[in-house]
This record gives sequence, structure tokens and C-alpha cells, in this order.
Amino acid sequence: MILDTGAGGDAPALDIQGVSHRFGAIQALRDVSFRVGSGSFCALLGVNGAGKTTLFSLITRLYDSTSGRISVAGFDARRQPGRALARLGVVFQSRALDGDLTLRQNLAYHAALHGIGGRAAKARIAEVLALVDLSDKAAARASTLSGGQQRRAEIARALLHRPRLLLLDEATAGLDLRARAEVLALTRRLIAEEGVSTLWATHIFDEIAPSDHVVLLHKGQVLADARAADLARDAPLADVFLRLTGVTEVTAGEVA
Ligand SMILES: Nc1ncnc2c1ncn2[C@@H]1O[C@H](COP(=O)(O)OP(=O)(O)OP(=O)(O)O)[C@@H](O)[C@H]1O
Repeated sequence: MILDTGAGGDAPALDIQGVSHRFGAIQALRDVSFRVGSGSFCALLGVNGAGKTTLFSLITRLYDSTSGRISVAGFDARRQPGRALARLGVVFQSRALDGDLTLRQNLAYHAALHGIGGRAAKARIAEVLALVDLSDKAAARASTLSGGQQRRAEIARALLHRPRLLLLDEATAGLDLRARAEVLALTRRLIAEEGVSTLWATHIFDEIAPSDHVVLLHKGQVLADARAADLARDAPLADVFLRLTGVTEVTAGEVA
């Protein structure tokens, strides 16, 4: 289901223009620009320290950028933060569920934060639980769910208010191979079924499909911004990554 398309119907889900950010002497991001189109899966690929989490923190307004402009669904994150954030769903690296509450209670609490209550909340919670295939776990305490189920529950939580853009920061970290594949497949399905665009921060090449949009971030700078298949036209993506970044090694489809 596609709901609100934002300020302009054809505005990109995310538009980042000339964004820089410093932590004191550390230049974490330098003149970063890229767009995430409607209904697309964009992999933000980079090693640890590339600047992925900093960028997410700027998009979610945890920090204010030193310079540049960020828009979500056409809404300027600095000038219209309420509207921009209302169109954003976020799954951070750290676990976000309250383990003592049931899954349904976790979701109801989060729905209330978005101003969704009563029957509307009940209906939407049932909907998102079905989307992530966790309907049978609604009454389970969050702490009893597996790592993969918790991630899926966090994705359900992020979808409650029908965002246009889903940010996932290393969403498969700490999961076994099967759970990883499930979370990735789920996210790809959401793009088709919920019409939500995804910015997927990762350092794992295997998570990238040929049709994905890839933004390669390294030392705070965008080194490539293209379709994976186009980037990997003459050589495997991992080799292209090594050539562009000067990083010397990739192990088991991952960069550290
Ligand atoms: N709060 C902070 N204070 C000072 N420096 C920071 C802070 N947060 C990040 N940095 C620095 O900014 C740079 C980018 O870090 P960031 O966490 O955004 O990278 P990342 O790509 O998300 O890596 P990771 O996957 O390890 O989180 C790094 O050099 C990091 O040490």
C-alpha cells in the first residue's frame, strides 16, 4: 500500500545534497550527495568508520549537519523536521524492543508515540505483524524472540506509521545466515508490498543484488553511486570496492 507520497508526488524518498559533518577534528562526512528513488533498495556500502551511522544520525536529526541539505519525501529535515521524520522509519544497530513487554505492547507503545491509538493502532499492529510474519508471536514477551524475530519485530515497529523511507543500519548484524537472509528478503518484499524505499547500510557484499542502487561511502566520501550491475560490469563488486577504496582485503563477502 502506498500512502502519502510527500511534498511533491515525484520527490525522491531521500535527497542528500552536499552534507558534511565533523566531530571536532574528525571529518566524519565530506560533501555527501545522493538520492534514494521511490520504491528502491539502496545499499549504503562501507567499512566500519565510513560514516554510515553518522549519516543516519543526521537523517534522523539526532545530529544537525555542519552543512548541506537533507530532504525526506520532499520535506527538508531542518526546516520541516516533523514532516520529514513522520515519513521515516528507522531500525538502528542497537536492539530497540523492551524485553519485558509483549510484542503487541511494544508496538502499541510505539504507535502511541506516533499518535496512533485505539482501533487504528490495533488494526495497524495486526497488519505489520502479518507483514513480518510474526502474527503468532503478538503475545510473546520480546525477550523470548530469536535474534531474527526481534529484527523483524523492529522492522514492524518502524513501519507502523507508514513511512516512505526505511533506514536500516547493519540490520543483519549478529544474525545467523538464515535469519540474515530472512530479514533481507523481508525488506525487499516490503518495497513491493508497502511501497517503502530502503536505505540499507551494510559492509556485506552478498546482501547486494545486481538491480540494487549502491552508494559506496568511504572515509566520509561517496566514491560511487550507481546500480550494482553497472558498477560490477567488468569485475566483481568486491574487486571494484577494493580498487576504489584502496582497502586491501575482503573476507567472506565482507569488508571490516
Ligand atoms: N560521537 C562521535 N564523536 C566523535 N567521533 C565520532 C562519533 N561518531 C562517529 N565518530 C567518528 O566518525 C567517523 C564515522 O563513524 P560512523 O560510526 O559514522 O561510521 P560507520 O560507517 O557507521 O561505522 P560502524 O559500522 O562501525 O558504525 C569515524 O571516524 C568515527 O570514529
